[in-house]
Amino acid sequence: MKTLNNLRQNLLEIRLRSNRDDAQRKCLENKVASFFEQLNDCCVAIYWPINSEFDLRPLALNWARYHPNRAIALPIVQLNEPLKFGLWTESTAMQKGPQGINEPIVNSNYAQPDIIIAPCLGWSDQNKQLWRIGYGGGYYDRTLALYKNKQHNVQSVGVAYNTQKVAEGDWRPQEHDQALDLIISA
Ligand SMILES: Nc1nc2c(c(=O)[nH]1)N(C=O)[C@@H](CNc1ccc(C(=O)N[C@@H](CCC(=O)O)C(=O)O)cc1)CN2
Ligand SMILES: Nc1ncnc2c1ncn2[C@@H]1O[C@H](COP(=O)(O)OP(=O)(O)OP(=O)(O)O)[C@@H](O)[C@H]1O
Repeated sequence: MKTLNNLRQNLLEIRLRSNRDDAQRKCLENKVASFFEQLNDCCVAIYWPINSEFDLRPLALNWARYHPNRAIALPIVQLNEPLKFGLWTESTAMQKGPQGINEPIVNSNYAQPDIIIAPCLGWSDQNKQLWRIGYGGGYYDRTLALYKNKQHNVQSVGVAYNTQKVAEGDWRPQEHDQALDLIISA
């Protein structure tokens, strides 16, 4: 088994290559577009892309446009805490969070998303469940665990390239890992 750090480094390079490939990116874009097309009015948390993560912003904005009951939220990071979320439109004032990622300035008016879409470094299909590998901060795991605890219903969705799929021999979910409901992949 590779060390988790090595695996993460490899996955970062793999994602970078896939996200630079117009054909692969277009394929994933079509999948994400279909996901948004079937989505009812709700609040969906996306992410502000970094490190060659697939950019959902144009598709999400397009989904929300002219629909007052559709809302987009972005994560707000407090170190080692579950994520909070803030509503986002193209005119929302932004600031950089602890990892330098843009987040909305919300003055504690947090949003509660119905759907959380998370970027994946890798993903795996094991024990009939879908698992996500992230940067190792545990932010999405903590967030999904908290929602489950409070019985806040949320649908968890990963976005990833097929190339980012990891075999059972290379990675196993740990106790704290939260399975995702869906992975949009291409
Ligand atoms: N776009 C995006 N937003 C997100 C996440 C994410 O994975 N992607 N998060 C998911 O949890 C949360 C932030 N957590 C993060 C944790 C670590 C690193 C990270 O890359 N850390 C490296 C520095 C990498 C670099 O700057 O190149 C490090 O600390 O060494 C980024 C985000 C919430 N927002
Ligand atoms: N529910 C939780 N409560 C407290 N700590 C947690 C919880 N879930 C995960 N963690 C912490 O987060 C650490 C990193 O988890 P993991 O490697 O699965 O992160 P990740 O899913 O890759 O990261 P991220 O979601 O930030 O991209 C774990 O070692 C654990 O200490």
